[in-house]
Amino acid sequence: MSESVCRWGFLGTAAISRKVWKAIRVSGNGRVVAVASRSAARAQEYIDQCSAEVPAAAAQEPVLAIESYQALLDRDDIDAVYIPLPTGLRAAWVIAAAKAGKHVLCEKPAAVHTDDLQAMIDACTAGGVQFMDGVMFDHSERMREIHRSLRDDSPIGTLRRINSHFSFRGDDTFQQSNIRTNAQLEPHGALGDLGWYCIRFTLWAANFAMPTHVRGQTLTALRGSDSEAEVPGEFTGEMRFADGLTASFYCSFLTANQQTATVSGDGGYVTVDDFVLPFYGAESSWRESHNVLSIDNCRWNFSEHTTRKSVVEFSSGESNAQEVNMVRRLAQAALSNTVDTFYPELTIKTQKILDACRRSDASAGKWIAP
Ligand SMILES: NC(=O)C1=CN([C@@H]2O[C@H](COP(=O)(O)OP(=O)(O)OC[C@H]3O[C@@H](n4cnc5c(N)ncnc54)[C@H](OP(=O)(O)O)[C@@H]3O)[C@@H](O)[C@H]2O)C=CC1
Ligand SMILES: O=C1CO[C@H](CO)[C@@H](O)[C@@H]1O
Repeated sequence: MSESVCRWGFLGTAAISRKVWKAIRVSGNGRVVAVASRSAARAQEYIDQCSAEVPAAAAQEPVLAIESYQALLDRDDIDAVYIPLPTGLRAAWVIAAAKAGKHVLCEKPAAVHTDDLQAMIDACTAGGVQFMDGVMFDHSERMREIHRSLRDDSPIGTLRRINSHFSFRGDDTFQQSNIRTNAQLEPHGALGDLGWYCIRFTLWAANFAMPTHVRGQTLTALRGSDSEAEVPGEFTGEMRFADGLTASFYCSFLTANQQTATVSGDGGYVTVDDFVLPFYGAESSWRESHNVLSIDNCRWNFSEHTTRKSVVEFSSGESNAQEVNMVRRLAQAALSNTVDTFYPELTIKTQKILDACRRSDASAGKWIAP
């Protein structure tokens, strides 16, 4: 690599990529070099908007607008690509990126099927490039500290139950025209968009153990006006683990904003009120009353016999850091040309559980081995 910063290219002009652009800007080890769109004018408009949000970057170096995803991949001045294209298009473009030798940050849900995802990851392995999905909470310092606490000398004892809920209420325009209700583009609907996080949280809390059995059910199906089939608009799932641990989750495009997750043990529980998208301006100092410790939107509840000695007092003010950490990690892999298999393996586990949820849903809620 010729530079000490990772040179990023973006495929598409997705709404989410504006956040990722900003994260790259402050990451310290990357810069956006080019944006490809199906329309050159749209790419330029997008670049102008993002540049206006970070004027210093615009003054430093111009970003190229390219009217073809493949033309961006063919460039040799790009090290890593961000792929937030709709899920139905990802397999083809991740494989093309890997063949072009680009490291890949791929949005979630990663793929339509595990088979597609395996082909995507195999292509990345063959190309010697990193594959990472776009789940940001994996990179949050706050969540990493909670994870360490749960693993080492857990203050809530032996884990018994994991519950997670991620929902927002989409209006009529959302339901009719957003990619999330289009079966060709986002076939998993709310399960892919929101349930992916619940599945990932469950894996994360279970210290990345796979459940032995999974079942799922679409509670409400939706169909976008430009789609030929329905997608899950509201979905619920359950998981069983070998050691008696169980989990449930709920995700929905019909229920008001909520992103709450709770891990319960035989000695207490911890609840995170904002496990996916940390609230901005969140409470940053911890409060203690009786046996409850509240810190950075997490509440730890202890029974009498536990102490809070192993709850790490993580620092405040990091609610915006998860996306920065994510792009910084991918850039580190690109800059050092090393591949961390942890991330693709975690994505495969998440996808296998999602696939099992869909299979269970299609067979009247039967328990399925993922
Ligand atoms: N990790 C996270 O925190 C987040 C992840 N996401 C994920 O990112 C993905 C994108 O979401 P979002 O930003 O809302 O999506 P958008 O609808 O804003 O963007 C999708 C982009 O894909 C490109 N595209 C290519 N082909 C098509 C097509 N046939 N129809 C529509 N778009 C197409 C378009 O770029 P162009 O026309 O310029 O080529 C478009 O801008 C989703 O899968 C979502 O789950 C979303 C938000 C947050
Ligand atoms: O990944 C995402 C983050 O959360 C949003 C909901 O608030 C999702 O719609 C989006 O796709």
